Amino acid sequence: MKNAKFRLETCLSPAIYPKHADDGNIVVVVDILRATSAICTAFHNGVKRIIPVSTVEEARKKKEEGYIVASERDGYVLDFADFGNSPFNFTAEKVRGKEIVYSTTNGTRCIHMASHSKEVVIGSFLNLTSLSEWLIRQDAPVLIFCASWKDRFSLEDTIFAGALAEKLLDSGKFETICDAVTASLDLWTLAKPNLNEYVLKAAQKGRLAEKGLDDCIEFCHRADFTSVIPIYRDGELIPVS
Ligand SMILES: O=C(O)[C@H](CS(=O)(=O)O)OP(=O)(O)O
Repeated sequence: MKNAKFRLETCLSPAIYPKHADDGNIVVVVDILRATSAICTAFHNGVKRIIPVSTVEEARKKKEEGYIVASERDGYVLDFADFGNSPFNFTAEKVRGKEIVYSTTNGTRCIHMASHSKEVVIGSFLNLTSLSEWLIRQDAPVLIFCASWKDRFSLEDTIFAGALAEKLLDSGKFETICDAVTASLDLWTLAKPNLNEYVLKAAQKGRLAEKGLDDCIEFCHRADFTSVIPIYRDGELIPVS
């Protein structure tokens, strides 16, 4: 008998997440610029665990409790935080062996939104291949959840969704009847011959550049910088072992 295939969907904005939510999903949270790229970098550099919190108030309280806090809103580092959201902040010197509380404008709230799911994992170009191989081994439907920017469509997250969807569909283990997957694959096909040039079209590039925060854009689109797969368990991100 032919093996059953698993459902693959992409959610293009947190605003429509309830339409895709299913407790049986493995959800891949994607926020290429910059939260999920920063999380993957932190685990690559040996962070012990990351505690994502949704609100500024929660982050402030954790700082008062003595935690190291990485946090921003609209790209600006919060006044009580130790550092912000650039992947370049999460150096081995700063994070190895540490527990870090983390709160960002878009990415961290999506981790909480998806926490009812079978699993929540963190995706970025930085861990693309290892993440796809892990998802192929899991035997569960996958939802690629684009954190986007303030509920709007985001080019860079959708392009990544296409890159990941291509690998999952090529494995033969997944099938899709989701137009967001098809659209993401088409965008990825358009972008991949010159990804770094294509993503310069992204609105988030302009927003980060205005604040002098665009130095990490090329890095955030570097495929397979690491093999770490951060997974959300009991309120914390830890590496898949
Ligand atoms: O810090 C970031 O890159 C963004 C802030 S904003 O989108 O520019 O307002 O947060 P993220 O949660 O990483 O999308």
